[in-house]
Amino acid sequence: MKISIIGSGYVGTTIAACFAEVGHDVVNVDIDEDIVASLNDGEAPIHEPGLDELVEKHAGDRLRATTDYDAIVETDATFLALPTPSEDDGHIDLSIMEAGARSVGRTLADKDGYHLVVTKSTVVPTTTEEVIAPILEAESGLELGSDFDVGMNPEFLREGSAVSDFLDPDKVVLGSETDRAATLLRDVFDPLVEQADSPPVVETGVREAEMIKYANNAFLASKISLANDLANICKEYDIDSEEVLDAVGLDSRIGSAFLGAGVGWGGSCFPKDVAAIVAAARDAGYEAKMLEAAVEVNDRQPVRMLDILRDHADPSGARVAVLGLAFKPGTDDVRNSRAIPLIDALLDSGADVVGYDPVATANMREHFPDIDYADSAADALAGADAALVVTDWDEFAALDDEFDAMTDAVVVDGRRIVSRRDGIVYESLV
Ligand SMILES: NC(=O)c1ccc[n+]([C@@H]2O[C@H](COP(=O)([O-])OP(=O)(O)OC[C@H]3O[C@@H](n4cnc5c(N)ncnc54)[C@H](O)[C@@H]3O)[C@@H](O)[C@H]2O)c1
Ligand SMILES: O=c1ccn([C@@H]2O[C@H](COP(=O)(O)OP(=O)(O)O[C@H]3O[C@H](CO)[C@@H](O)[C@H](O)[C@H]3O)[C@@H](O)[C@H]2O)c(=O)[nH]1
Repeated sequence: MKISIIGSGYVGTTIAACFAEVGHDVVNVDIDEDIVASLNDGEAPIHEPGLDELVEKHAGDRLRATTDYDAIVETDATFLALPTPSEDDGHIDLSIMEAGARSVGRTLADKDGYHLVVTKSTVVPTTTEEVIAPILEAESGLELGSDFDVGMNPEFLREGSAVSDFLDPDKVVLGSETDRAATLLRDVFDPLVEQADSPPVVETGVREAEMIKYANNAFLASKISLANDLANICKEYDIDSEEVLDAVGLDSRIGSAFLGAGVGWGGSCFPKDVAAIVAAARDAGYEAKMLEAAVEVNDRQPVRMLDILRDHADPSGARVAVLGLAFKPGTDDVRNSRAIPLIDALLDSGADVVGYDPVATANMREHFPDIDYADSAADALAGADAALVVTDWDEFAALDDEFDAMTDAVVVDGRRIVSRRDGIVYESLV
């Protein structure tokens, strides 16, 4: 099949390369000329394990990129993989999706024959039918349900394992409102489902598909917050939270995934998506108390970490090493990293901050251009009065003699990853 994808970021590039891998002809449309050039040169514009190989293999053949929306006319279906950021009050900002839909609509005016437009981005329920579809109709002059249809196919891939998550998914969710759209969506995913050993395919309505994505992320984020709440209680009783949560996770009704207690969840998705569904629910007349509490617990974890630091050292004038700047290991992405509120608070307290991350330093430098950055954990620790461990990079588990070079070895561990205890003042957040 011929597929076009609007937006070539984390999601757009990954799904383009993977659709090409399962045999489709794919064209990526992006407004960023550098991204387009990179894809056409066979180079992935983002870092994801396995992505470079797929882009190199298919570029110039089943995968191409362009800034020209006209390319979608030749395709059977168009996936919108555009950003859906948060407004300041948490509401979803649909302006980029609306701009993309206007461009797609204007282009489809020139198409003879049926077309399917699929929302891949995470959007609050009713967006595809009540915002995207009317724009497409108005701009194209075509009629929804006869000339074209809309569909919704939420994406569950994680950064750092995007390719394997997409090619080997736990489930595929296909939202549509007409038989024709359902059939076309099925045709797009059939080759992938076949090679992935037939994961469950959920065929549902468009707004249900939109909601499944939020329910998924809200559930996972809340599961972590609940683990953090329980771990905080454990700490009050001097109980090992890891032992407790490991045991709890053995219950097959609960499961061990996403019970990792610590300084909380960040990234480009959980914070914005939980905020967006809470705001949308409130607009619809419902106060999502559990989700609000999940956010509150998450916001409190970095504050608790600094309280522990203050129990052992005065941050004012102290040199504090922040180990781990990425929002999770395996990525250079710092969006909503827990390191951000921690560094902000340290600077407010008058601390002299030195950050270290194996790959995310350049991105964090854009947020905090004026703090120091070290080239290694050892360099960050040398001469530091205290250290906060924020990201669970494996290399932090191997730190040992490096702590001896600290001026005062106070270590507050936000991810329970440091192994060394002797000769340092060590306290874990949970
Ligand atoms: N990043 C993830 O891990 C992930 C996983 C699942 C779902 N999602 C959702 O997928 C959507 C996309 O996220 P992302 O992380 O891929 O975004 P991104 O910021 O990485 O990429 C978006 C791309 O869209 C391009 N773009 C912007 N405006 C455009 C326009 N008018 N026309 C064409 N291209 C345009 C940008 O140049 C950029 O390359 C969001 O809704 C997000 O919530 C993301
Ligand atoms: O037990 C855990 C697991 C994760 N985290 C934190 O949770 C955040 C998110 O981690 P993860 O889910 O691995 O990363 P993302 O790439 O943000 O992926 C999430 O967000 C994507 C975008 O919506 C979804 O597609 C994925 O299914 C969903 O897992 C990170 O800060 C992690 O440190 C914990 O604190 N404890």
